[in-house]
Amino acid sequence: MTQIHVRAQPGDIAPSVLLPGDPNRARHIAETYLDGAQAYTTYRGLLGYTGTYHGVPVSVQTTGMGCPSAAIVAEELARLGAKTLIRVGTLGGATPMVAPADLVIATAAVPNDGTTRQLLDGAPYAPAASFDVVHAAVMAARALDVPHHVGLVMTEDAFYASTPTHARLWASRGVLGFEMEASAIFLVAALHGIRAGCLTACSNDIGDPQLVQEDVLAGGVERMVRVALEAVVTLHATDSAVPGVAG
Ligand SMILES: O=P(O)(O)O[C@H]1O[C@H](CO)[C@@H](O)[C@H]1O
Ligand SMILES: O=c1cc[nH]c(=O)[nH]1
Repeated sequence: MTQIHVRAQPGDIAPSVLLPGDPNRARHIAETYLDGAQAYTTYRGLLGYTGTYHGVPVSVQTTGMGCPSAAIVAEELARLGAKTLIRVGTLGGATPMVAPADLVIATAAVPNDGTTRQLLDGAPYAPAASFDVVHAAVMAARALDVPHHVGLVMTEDAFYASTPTHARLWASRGVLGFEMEASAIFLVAALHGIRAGCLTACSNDIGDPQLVQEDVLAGGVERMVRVALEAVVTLHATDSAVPGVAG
């Protein structure tokens, strides 16, 4: 049965799905990296494609910006049979350690958003990436020689509320950068017993309206996408070796 927002049938979606916020990034990934990519939905601009990468079926599905939209998309992908959700996004650096276009592999997301609060009815919770996804991404980044940071991100709702002062405070608590979807994706995946991860490229410093130079950011996005796709290949190979585990 098709879903209300991700207008697709269960067989349209690959077990592994990359999740960019931006529909143009989804189209770019499908056209640049996937063989035989077919669009399965354009509804509401939430562009979704399925193809293969090195023979492994992969979908790429736009989430839109923010947890409300990302939670809808993650929920509907889980209902459509997705088993691994990997966000491929951008983030604002919270610390000078994270340089323009740097890759950040999230281990967990501080849930400073209203969507997870509602889903959890206010209960304390730690939305975390799946160990398998973090491990596969770190291994892929090392193999591709892509410099990377591994650690906490913060997921927020109000892009323009955050200031350099907030960034310094959260950096002192170990947060590498702020973004807007990871906590909801991690929680929805956990509620469905499926895997999730989040890779981001640094697009700016928190509270600084200056965007990283376009060609520099584009390079960071390409490196992030290649790492994510190689992680999918590794996870698929591992799953195929274990009877009864779908990848
Ligand atoms: O580049 P994407 O994946 O959209 O991610 C980041 O960019 C948007 C804000 O500019 C938010 O969606 C945030 O999470
Ligand atoms: O949420 C986000 C994403 C990118 N840059 C930011 O400053 N915040």
